[in-house]
Amino acid sequence: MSAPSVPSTPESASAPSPLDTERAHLAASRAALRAMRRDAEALDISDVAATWVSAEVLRRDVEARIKALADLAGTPLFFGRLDYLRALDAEGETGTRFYIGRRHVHDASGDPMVIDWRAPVSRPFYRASRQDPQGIALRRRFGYDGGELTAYEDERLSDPGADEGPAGALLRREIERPRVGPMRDIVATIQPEQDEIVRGPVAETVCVQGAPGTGKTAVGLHRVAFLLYAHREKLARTGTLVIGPNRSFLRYIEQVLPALGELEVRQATVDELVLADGLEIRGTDPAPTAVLKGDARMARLLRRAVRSGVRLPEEAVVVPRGTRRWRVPGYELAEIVRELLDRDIRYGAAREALPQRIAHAVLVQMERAGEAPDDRVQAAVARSAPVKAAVKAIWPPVDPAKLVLRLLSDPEFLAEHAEGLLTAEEQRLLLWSRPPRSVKSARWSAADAVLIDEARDLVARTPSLGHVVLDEAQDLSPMQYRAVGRRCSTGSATVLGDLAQGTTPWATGSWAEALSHLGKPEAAVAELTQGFRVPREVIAYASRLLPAIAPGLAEATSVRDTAGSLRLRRVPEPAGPDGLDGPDGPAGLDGLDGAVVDACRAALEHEGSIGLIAADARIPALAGALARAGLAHLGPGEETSERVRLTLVPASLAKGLEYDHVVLDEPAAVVAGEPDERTGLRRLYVALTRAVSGLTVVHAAALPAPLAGPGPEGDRS
Ligand SMILES: Nc1ncnc2c1ncn2[C@@H]1O[C@H](COP(=O)(O)OP(=O)(O)OP(=O)(O)O)[C@@H](O)[C@H]1O
Repeated sequence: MSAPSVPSTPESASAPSPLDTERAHLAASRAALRAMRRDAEALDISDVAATWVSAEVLRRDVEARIKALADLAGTPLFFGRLDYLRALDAEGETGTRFYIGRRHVHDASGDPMVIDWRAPVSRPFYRASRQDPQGIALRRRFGYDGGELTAYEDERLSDPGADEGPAGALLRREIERPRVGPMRDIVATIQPEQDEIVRGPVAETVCVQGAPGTGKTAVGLHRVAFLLYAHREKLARTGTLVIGPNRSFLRYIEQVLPALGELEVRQATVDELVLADGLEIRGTDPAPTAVLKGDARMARLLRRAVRSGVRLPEEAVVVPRGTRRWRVPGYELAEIVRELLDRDIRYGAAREALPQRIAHAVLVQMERAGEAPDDRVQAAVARSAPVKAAVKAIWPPVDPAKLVLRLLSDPEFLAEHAEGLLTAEEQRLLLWSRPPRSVKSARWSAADAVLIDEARDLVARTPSLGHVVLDEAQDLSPMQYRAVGRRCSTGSATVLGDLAQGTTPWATGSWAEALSHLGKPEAAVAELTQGFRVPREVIAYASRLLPAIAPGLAEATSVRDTAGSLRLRRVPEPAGPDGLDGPDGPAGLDGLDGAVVDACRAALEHEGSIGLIAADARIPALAGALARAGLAHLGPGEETSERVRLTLVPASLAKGLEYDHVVLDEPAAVVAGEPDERTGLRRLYVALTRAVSGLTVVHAAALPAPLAGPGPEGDRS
């Protein structure tokens, strides 16, 4: 860094200090933004649009623009400045000095005051370095207090004499700001390896493996925002989607894109994505059944079953027209059907093509007989009763949900199509013990909904979106990857995940496998290793679990080196047989629960959000303990505020979330809450890696073996 964070005051009133100059630019930019908004509000579109519909579209565009031009209080209009060595006259911009912000602002004559962070001119702000200055003389970062510009920090990238400092204080301060409320954008501090993913080509699918807190979610969200900027027209037409693991996670991230001016990105869980036709998920599968239903072999089973209704015709179709009758013999019909089966088009598309093909065969005969039929005749023949009846017999309609219902209820039907695919034991796993009467009354599970979605796609192609971001992707089954893959079959995807955080029984073992199920086997896998969330001590402690849960993965580094960020607190073990506190366990509020409440109280003395994470089974007891202690708390996904900063989080919902300070209740119970030890340890790894500033582990039972060794300072076990 070659300039102080807060520059000295000017020597004379006549020479404004650099800080004053920058403040003046901020004030002028604000005024320009207000003027842009006034112009948008004053737009009269009544004479411009030709029709009611185009007027409506225009009105919506203008409204969106007015909204996007709001000067968000507390969000700086620009956060950086680039001085190019030579004046640019390309990429739509001219000049040498550019202020980088969340949106484009121009003055009355159209000259830019602030450049959108996504514009090509802004790129060196994220990517230029002393080794590769990219034509930049000076990169300046601004510091704000509230809306007030209070500091700046310079890097003279092309000046060989300038000092090489460590990461700047402003950058560190921005990264380390305590967390309250939902996730926020990182436009001011995107790091070069992250930026490479954010600005990747729209046609390319990329998969990002990264340890907890390396910014995968942040990168995915900024990537959609970037793609919408760079390819707005195409993506506005085709649509974009962000997929997250559950609703509380989606609520946590939902404000990032609107803050970046992007209001049109749909956000959904995989379950929500595959539900259609009024179906609801009301059932659950035992793990082995769910694993099997998520297996890619189910796609082959469904394909066979969907096509199994097709019958090769034996009889001719006879179509009367006027005084004549035209006959398409059985063997000719069979040829048409075989050809349609071989063409491998969707079942429904083939069904629509079949009457046209039969009509065409009739037309050929008519022509041979000297008639000159036109398209209207072909259409009429295709719609005629004998052709319709033949199509119904040969290629019956398929209702996807009914088909899946039959597969899961009718052992013979299942056996017929599972031949060579599933063992007898596997078939037994799939069958309902008490088959439901109808699609409506069935207690469909999440895995069933995916099967129905696959069957639906076999009948009619699922429309593809332009870009899909898939977060926490390690938890998807092969069938779920297929469901996501068909929603970006002609578009691209950003796949984000961490193999060490896979906590479903079907969690993926390798990205290559996951990407092939997604239908994007050619996608590159990038790795993020720099951690922005978890303090060094804490990530080192959590990483002791890595050899047991994901042996190939490296431990993340951390930008936070706060000493004393990890505290272990052991309370005397209760006398219960499992060593754990029950709701009325012997330890009561004086034992484990009391120690947990104390740890929450201590955490609340600091700034920021507090997450109390515990095994799902412990939640009712802890909710009671907090209530008795008079500590108000929220559920995950509910927005923390200055008034209520404590959230009680079941371990099963902790994934993807973060809190300034985390109190982790009884690790052994978190592990015991899962069906097997590896999944339990992975769940624990997730819980251990949610903290931004500090983690307090409170336990009565012995810690799981990898964590039991000598701990950090503050360990009183
Ligand atoms: N370049 C950055 N500058 C500032 N903060 C960052 C940066 N990258 C990530 N962060 C912050 O680090 C935290 C973790 O990021 P994020 O949740 O995206 O990580 P993740 O890899 O998805 O984690 P997990 O695997 O736990 O879900 C967030 O608060 C995010 O805003």
